[in-house]
Amino acid sequence: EQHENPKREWSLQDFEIGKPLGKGKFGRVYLAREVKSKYIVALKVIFKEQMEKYRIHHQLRREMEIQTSLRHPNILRLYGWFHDSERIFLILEYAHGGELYRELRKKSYLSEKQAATYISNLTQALAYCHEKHVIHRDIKPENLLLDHEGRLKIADFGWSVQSRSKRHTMCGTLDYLAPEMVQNKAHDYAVDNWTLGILCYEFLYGVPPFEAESQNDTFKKIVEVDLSFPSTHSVSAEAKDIISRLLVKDSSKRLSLQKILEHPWIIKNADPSGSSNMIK
Ligand SMILES: Cc1nn(C)cc1-c1nc2c(-c3cnn(Cc4ccccc4)c3)c(Cl)cnc2[nH]1
Repeated sequence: EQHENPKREWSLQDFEIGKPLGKGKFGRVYLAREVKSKYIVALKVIFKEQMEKYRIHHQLRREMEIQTSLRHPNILRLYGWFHDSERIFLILEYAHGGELYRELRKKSYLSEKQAATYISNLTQALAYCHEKHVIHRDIKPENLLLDHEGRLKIADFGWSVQSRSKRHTMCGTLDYLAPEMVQNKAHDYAVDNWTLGILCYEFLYGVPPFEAESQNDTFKKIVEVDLSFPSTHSVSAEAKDIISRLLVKDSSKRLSLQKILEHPWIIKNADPSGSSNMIK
């Protein structure tokens, strides 16, 4: 279809704009429909003066080039982009299921099957990124969307400058950062393995493991890896085992992406089709 042809020059006239879907620091995302093919997309609008102000245009260009080259069922597609005098428009895959986080909040916590399916999806997407030498995909819950089959989609564009600045300025969201990140040490892609541990815990308990009243307390709990499993509801020993093997201070000792996919908890609970259609 049209949207598969990346060479095509797009313009705003090619789209009918629908309701706003969400907003970030540099712009908003709208539901949109390509006029000729009636194909539904998400159109992300970034204001150039915002981009200049935060000096991110070369970073944005590089991230967009990377994102266009990524093809994976658990990574949201970037079909193309165009710009006018004051805005840049990204033509993105539309995830019909919306934010994974909304579902987590609605259910307070997920079943082990659902959590394991999402962790397996994320791990496969990260393994794909790492083998293409694309690291630090910045997997944070607000970047996780669901398609119409309940399949997880990483929706970030490595907006590392946005998320990094967001991370430093976002109130209270140290929760997903590895010790080496919060201590501003050199970090590599093993930070993503740590984040998978945080997300796994949060999917199963509804809250991140090091959540605390103040950022300072969270900081201390992260660097001390002060991990405990509440007995509010029963969680399997295998689930606790995989979390304990990911939330390890020494980044070289964290379970590798390959080992995650071979872990008994994943083998036993993850839905091989990748979509986690739970019985409604
Ligand atoms: C919300 C929502 N509810 N339902 C039913 C579907 C969606 C949906 N949202 C998206 C979205 C979407 C929206 N907002 N955001 C967050 C954002 C926005 C601007 C800058 C940075 C980050 C992503 C996308 Cl990209 C792609 N597909 C999406 N689908």
